[in-house]
Amino acid sequence: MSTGHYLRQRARSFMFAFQGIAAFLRSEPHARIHAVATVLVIVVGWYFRLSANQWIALLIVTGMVWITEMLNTVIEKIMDHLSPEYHPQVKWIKDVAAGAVLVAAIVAAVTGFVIFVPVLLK
Ligand SMILES: Nc1ncnc2c1ncn2[C@@H]1O[C@H](COP(=O)(O)OP(=O)(O)OP(=O)(O)O)[C@@H](O)[C@H]1O
Repeated sequence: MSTGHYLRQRARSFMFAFQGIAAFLRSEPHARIHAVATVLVIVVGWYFRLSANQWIALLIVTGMVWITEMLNTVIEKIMDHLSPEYHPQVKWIKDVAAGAVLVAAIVAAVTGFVIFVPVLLK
């Protein structure tokens, strides 16, 4: 495979991945809520001039929420496609996937609390 062909393939893969993010934002109301919350955190963090370490912590927990929410949505859609009928195993799969989002959301909320409460009380 030539270098040019390889680079075109990689660019196409990136484009599909961006299309995936756009599809997620378009179809899932949760995604738009995350987007608003993410913008809000960035604006407030910028206003209070957070330190590099504080930004790194916020970026990691925010990324975890986005990634778990996207994978949870993918799992829900796979299960709805493969097994639209009620099944206890599907319930287990969907509940555990939703639980992963909840873990990420709790970690993000606690991290936000630890960072922003002292900054707001200053
Ligand atoms: N086919 C199924 N078999 C068994 N339980 C199911 C099934 N589909 C959904 N459930 C139960 O309903 C819950 C909600 O499922 P659903 O797919 O509606 O997700 P959701 O969190 O409401 O997603 P969204 O809000 O994005 O629609 C699951 O966590 C599971 O407990």
